[in-house]
Amino acid sequence: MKATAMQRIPQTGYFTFGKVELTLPQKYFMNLAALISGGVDSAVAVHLLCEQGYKPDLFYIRIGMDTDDGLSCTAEEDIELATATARKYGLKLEVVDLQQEYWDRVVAYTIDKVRQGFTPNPDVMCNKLIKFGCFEEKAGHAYDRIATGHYASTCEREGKVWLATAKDPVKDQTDFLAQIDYLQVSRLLFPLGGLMKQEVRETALAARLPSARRKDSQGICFLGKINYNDFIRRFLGERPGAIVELESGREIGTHKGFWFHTIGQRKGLGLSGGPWFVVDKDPEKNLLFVSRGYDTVHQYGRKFRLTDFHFITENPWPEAGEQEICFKIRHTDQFLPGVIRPAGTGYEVESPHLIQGIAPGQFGVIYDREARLCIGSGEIRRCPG
Ligand SMILES: Nc1ncnc2c1ncn2[C@@H]1O[C@H](COP(=O)(O)OP(=O)(O)OP(=O)(O)O)[C@@H](O)[C@H]1O
Repeated sequence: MKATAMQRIPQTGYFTFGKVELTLPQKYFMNLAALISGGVDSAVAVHLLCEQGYKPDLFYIRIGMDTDDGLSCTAEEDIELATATARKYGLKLEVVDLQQEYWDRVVAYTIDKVRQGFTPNPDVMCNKLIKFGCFEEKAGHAYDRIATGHYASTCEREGKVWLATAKDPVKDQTDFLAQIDYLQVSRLLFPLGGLMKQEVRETALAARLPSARRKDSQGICFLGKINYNDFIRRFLGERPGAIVELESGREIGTHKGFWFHTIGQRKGLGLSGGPWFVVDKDPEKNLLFVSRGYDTVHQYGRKFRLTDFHFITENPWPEAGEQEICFKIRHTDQFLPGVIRPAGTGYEVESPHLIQGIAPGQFGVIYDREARLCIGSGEIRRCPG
């Protein structure tokens, strides 16, 4: 295996909506829906579609729970901005209520993973189950294509559609989309795939979009306005346990529940003489293992397993054996090089680089060697031994 430098997305060859030449009948009879959030990205996606002569129907999905305990996302401002965008372009806007579905599926998944000691990724599951799952059943099925403001693209290889990375490596969101299936990817349009974020902002300002000056949202929708620990506490309560130094086995403090802590976490441990990093957990014994030092070796690994691996389009590796790939283990702009090989009932990924903070439960997202195609993803597990 070659130890190449960290790779970024190559800057050519994007197959994005704006560059696809559709023939006139296709263009004018294509029945489009666009998912609009009230943020700047989806508004620019809608603007670009309208500039090209489309008249998409807009959908806002209500996700946060209407509770009186502060655990809800206030959607009213989003809906106001989405309505203003719809009005500007003379488009229909419908609000689709998927709150119950979100809580039954995505929140339930999140709590279940946290309880088991894993680090969940609700955004990945929201895309798979809600934005492209329940929405499809409720409204999306009536449309030829669904457009979103995700930074991603699609490309066609040998007659099949593949999820592909965006031009802007910092904004690329293919890792959040890595659990969608073939039907979903083949029906999606990503008008922003060939644009840098700066260009999107400039387009929004030039077009005087109502959301042009709005700040970017920060992932996990239902947690947007609430504190993560409060959310976890509500479902799992507190369960005090020991914080143990990994190297010495010495008890050096207490925590209020292992579920409040994530592998790789440095802040919020309440320990003196640090820096201390969370490097492991034992959910059964309710122990949190930490290691000291900015560069503690226990923060790093070179290998991990992937379980329940999901191929978006198809398995591109007809022969069993090792494949050169790029991968991500969290939302970052860096695509690490490595190899993937079958192991047990899943796969094992190995990198020539030291990988920081490998957190079981997160999705390991696999790309081709050029970090162009997003092949699929699986849940990270530690290698045995
Ligand atoms: N509540 C929602 N209703 C409908 N579509 C949504 C909603 N939230 C997100 N989306 C769609 O998913 C895309 C990605 O959303 P995400 O929140 O990850 O990114 P974002 O960069 O903050 O997007 P935006 O600037 O459009 O809010 C949005 O551009 C939009 O198309």
